[in-house]
Amino acid sequence: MLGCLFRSIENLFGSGRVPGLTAKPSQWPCYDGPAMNCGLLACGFHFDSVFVETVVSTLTLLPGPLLRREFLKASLLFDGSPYSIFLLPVLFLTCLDLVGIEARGFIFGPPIALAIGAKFVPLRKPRKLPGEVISEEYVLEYGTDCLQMHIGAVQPGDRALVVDDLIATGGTLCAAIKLLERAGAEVVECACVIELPELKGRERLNGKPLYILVESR
Ligand SMILES: O=P(O)(O)OC[C@H]1O[C@H](OP(=O)(O)OP(=O)(O)O)[C@H](O)[C@@H]1O
Ligand SMILES: Nc1ncnc2[nH]cnc12
Repeated sequence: MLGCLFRSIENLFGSGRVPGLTAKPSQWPCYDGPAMNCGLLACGFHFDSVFVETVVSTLTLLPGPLLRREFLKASLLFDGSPYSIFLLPVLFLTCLDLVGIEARGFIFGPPIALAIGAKFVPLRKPRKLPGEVISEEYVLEYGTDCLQMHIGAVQPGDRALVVDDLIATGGTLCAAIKLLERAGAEVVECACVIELPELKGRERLNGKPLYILVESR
């Protein structure tokens, strides 16, 4: 199932449109969501100038004015040499935290973090994390619970993507967003494998984008 969380560069650019790629496109994972559309640049492949042009020509497809502005700013670093595009992921991913929620967010979060080179931040249930933590209690369909995060796990101004397996009432993701915002991070997106839409959980996300892989029936 994890493979479905990624899509290949082939899908993104269209088959046969990546002549400079020296690795097989299918080996190049890319998270398909607004927070991550630059993650496709994170892997250590080599490019030629044709490929660089292909990437630049897709800039208008990137959603969100902020990302587009950052991308264009970063693209000034291009000098036409085969490896110049390597500078791009550094600009994006050093400021990105991939936040996973215990328990099943720990299945889906870390591989995505590894694939795009982002820092993984665990949000855990009470009394699991050693050291100093901040806590956020929340209400579930069946009772209450609490999420904790290490103090210092994220820095003020960090951009965070929150990953979990499921959104039902949205209480868990809402608590995760509150924790991260209390620590000064900006939650740019939430992503779950599945949503239970009848519970209207996305309405509790304060307008944050929510990426859902599959819909329940
Ligand atoms: O949208 P919500 O109503 O908050 O529900 C979603 C949460 O419920 C499940 O975890 P659960 O709280 O059952 O804990 P678990 O990970 O210990 O199974 C699921 O893995 C989500 O984290
Ligand atoms: N309604 C639900 N179904 C399955 N898993 C859940 N976790 C929280 N709510 C759930």
